[in-house]
Amino acid sequence: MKVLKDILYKVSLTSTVGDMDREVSGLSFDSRKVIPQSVFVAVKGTLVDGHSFIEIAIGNGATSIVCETLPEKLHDHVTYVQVSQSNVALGIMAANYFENPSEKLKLVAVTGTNGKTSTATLLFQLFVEMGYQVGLLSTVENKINEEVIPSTHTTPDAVSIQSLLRNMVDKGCTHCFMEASSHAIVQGRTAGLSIDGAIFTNISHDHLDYHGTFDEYIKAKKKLFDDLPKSAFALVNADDKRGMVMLQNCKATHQTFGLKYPADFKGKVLSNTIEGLELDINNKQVWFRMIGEFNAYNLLAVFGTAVLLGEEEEEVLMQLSKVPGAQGRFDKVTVSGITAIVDYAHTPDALENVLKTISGVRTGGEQVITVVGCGGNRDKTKRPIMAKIAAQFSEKVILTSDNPRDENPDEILKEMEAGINPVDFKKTLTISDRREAIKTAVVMAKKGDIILVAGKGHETYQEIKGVKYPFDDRKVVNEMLQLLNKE
Ligand SMILES: CC(=O)N[C@H]1[C@@H](OP(=O)(O)OP(=O)(O)OC[C@H]2O[C@@H](n3ccc(=O)[nH]c3=O)[C@H](O)[C@@H]2O)O[C@H](CO)[C@@H](O)[C@@H]1O[C@H](C)C(=O)N[C@@H](C)C(=O)N[C@H](CCC(=O)O)C(=O)O
Ligand SMILES: Nc1ncnc2c1ncn2[C@@H]1O[C@H](COP(=O)(O)OP(=O)(O)OP(=O)(O)O)[C@@H](O)[C@H]1O
Ligand SMILES: N[C@H](CCC[C@H](N)C(=O)O)C(=O)O
Ligand SMILES: [Mg+2]
Repeated sequence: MKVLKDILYKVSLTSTVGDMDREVSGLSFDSRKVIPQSVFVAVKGTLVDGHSFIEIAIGNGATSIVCETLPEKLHDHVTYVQVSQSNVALGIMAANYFENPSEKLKLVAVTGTNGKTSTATLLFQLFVEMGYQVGLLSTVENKINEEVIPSTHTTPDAVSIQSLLRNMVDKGCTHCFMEASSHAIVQGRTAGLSIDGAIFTNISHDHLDYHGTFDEYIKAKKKLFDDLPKSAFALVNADDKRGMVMLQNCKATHQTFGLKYPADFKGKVLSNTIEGLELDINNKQVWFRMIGEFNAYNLLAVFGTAVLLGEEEEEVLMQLSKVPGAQGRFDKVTVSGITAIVDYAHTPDALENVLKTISGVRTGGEQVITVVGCGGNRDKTKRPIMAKIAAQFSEKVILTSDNPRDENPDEILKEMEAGINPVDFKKTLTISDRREAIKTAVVMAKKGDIILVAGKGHETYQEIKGVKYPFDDRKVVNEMLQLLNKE
């Protein structure tokens, strides 16, 4: 059992009522998961206010309540702790509860609109290759060495992060690489972490539904850097104009990577083909299995991070050239001369990068057929832009459903269609059923053509009105290529 006042260490308290030496059996921010004698932290959410569940939490056995506003009715057997920001308090309390595991390993957090999973996964694979025991917190999966713990978010909630880190430390991990989403930073999921290094990949259009404006979105990312200690490093993309913004007022050691402007870790693309990338890094020519200039950025960020963590440059490059990268990112299969690429591009910038990469590796004559949709309950303003980009860089486009979630897929598709330039109408089809859309792309494809299925990458489901139905772009596209006798 832990003692309440110990898990409140470093939390700034506004007021307290009741016994602070109370023993606590658990920590929860969800009244439905409260266990007897535990602490319930009331967090103001986007849908509801956790303060309205305090009585239910007490009914379920909570004996300590952490909140921003004290309830009118106080129970004698309960301790109340008032704080100014309960989500930040939750992060710090979760760290204390699990005995600050992040202090016991090297923790690197990756933020940015695109490239977080790619970069964090490459770091994980590199450090495993170099013989370390390593942890990973990512959109695709959480890992403790070989063990896979399914992931529900890009960045888990604060209690899950700390519990996973504790597990990593107990299993001997010396390093952990994690994604820090802008939602997580704003919601305090990353509060309480002792971070040794943070990486900024890039920032472009996404999540304006949540952050409201692009400036607020930038601020969310910047907070990760503002909160870094002096002992950490901050490694930012020198070619992204917001890279330097991240470093303003950042106490950590400033470091940069890039391909264009002067940078501490500078690279040059020597060749970029459908098989991989050849880069010049510090006068060493190295071949990598990743495809596209955007991956050159990810590889440079990984190289820089490894060096900043004290690894030897040559060894890093040698091992990095072997690693496969994240699942569902430019996953390629060629059957009977037709190449199908499944990629997680779900933002305008990512889609443009992937399509430009495909254009760059074309040998002439082939058509590019793009199948793409946009998720429901997410930023609506990216929908017409993504459709426009798909049409601009493809010979044929099939607009389809992604994860409609609670929205009507046909409405999402109308919003996408609105972005299509009239001259591109004749090359555009709308087929709401994703399986049918992929099938149609395969039927249309001829030998030499390239099919891009974008937006869902590694996802193995399609989320419709709260239900996750099995759906895997990689399996469907393969199945269609076989079924339609294209093998
Ligand atoms: C919009 C958003 O980020 N929502 C996240 C947020 O939930 P919320 O603020 O909506 O919570 P809420 O439902 O309003 O509830 C408020 C509080 O009341 C509590 N509650 C609620 C009901 C009840 O009966 N009892 C109770 O105690 C809740 O536990 C919560 O503490 O906090 C929850 C706990 O951490 C998250 O699970 C939830 O993620 C939702 C499911 C989600 O879809 N999030 C996405 C947008 C997200 O976080 N994405 C980023 C990646 C984005 C990217 O970079 O591409 C991620 O890190 O995954
Ligand atoms: N450095 C990069 N710059 C721009 N685009 C990239 C970069 N790296 C990857 N991409 C593109 O973005 C897509 C998503 O990449 P990745 O999954 O690494 O991003 P993420 O930041 O983790 O996304 P999420 O916010 O969903 O967690 C890839 O499938 C690819 O199309
Ligand atoms: N992390 C991103 C994933 C988007 C993936 C796309 N397939 C969608 O469902 O919109 C988000 O939560 O916005
Ligand atoms: Mg990710």
